[in-house]
Amino acid sequence: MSTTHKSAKDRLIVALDVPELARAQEIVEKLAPFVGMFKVGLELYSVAGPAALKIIKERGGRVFADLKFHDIPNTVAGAVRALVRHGVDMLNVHAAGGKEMLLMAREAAEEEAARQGRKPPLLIAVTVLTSLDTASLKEDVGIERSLEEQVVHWALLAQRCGLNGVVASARELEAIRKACGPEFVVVTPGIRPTGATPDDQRRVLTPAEAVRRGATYLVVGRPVLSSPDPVAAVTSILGEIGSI
Ligand SMILES: O=c1ccn([C@@H]2O[C@H](COP(=O)(O)O)[C@@H](O)[C@H]2O)c(=O)[nH]1
Repeated sequence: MSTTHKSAKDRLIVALDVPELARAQEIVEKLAPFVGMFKVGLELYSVAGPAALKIIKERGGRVFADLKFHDIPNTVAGAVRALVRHGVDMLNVHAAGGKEMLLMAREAAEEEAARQGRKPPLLIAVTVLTSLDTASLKEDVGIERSLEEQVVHWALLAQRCGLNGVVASARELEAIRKACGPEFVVVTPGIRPTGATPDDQRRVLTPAEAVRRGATYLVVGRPVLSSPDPVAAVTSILGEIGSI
């Protein structure tokens, strides 16, 4: 279990997976009092670019730029520097990019933050996407290790390269905590309240179980965004997390 004490609100990240900036802005307005961070992913960033980060910052919110960089080290370093200039609080790269890429990403984040006179954002490595299961990791991606071993392998690589944590499913929390310790940040998507549809997620867990197993942050998208009452959906999740 992580020793980092956070309120239920601080742990909750809502994914702004919507196709229009105006819709994102509506959600931010409604949910800002209840949510620790908003996540801007590939869809919204491709639609609106840095304006998507700005609407969150202007509302006093914290921003997770979930752009999952995976390219040669120099290209990733340049993209990381640009996100740091936009003042994001968390950003991520794929662990599969390898050691040199992770090291250059970290250096870029630290140097650019120092240049801006602010503390570096949390730099997180994506391990095995939560939409994959044991069979697809082996047959489609071609990785022979077990899914949990692969997640731990990438978590240790990220830690050795000085990153703050990883994105993984809450199902791997025990193994990650054992390998990387209680302070390592673990961001867990694939969160589904009891009875919710898993959609395209393959490794899911409830909010309460994720926190019980030591998640630092929980990422929730569709269970909130497709609810007729997103505020009620969020407060119900907060109630579940808060009761742990
Ligand atoms: O392994 C990963 C990495 C990132 N994500 C992102 O989290 C959200 C989850 O959304 P839901 O609607 O709650 O499924 C989404 O933005 C993904 O891009 C992930 O799911 N798994």
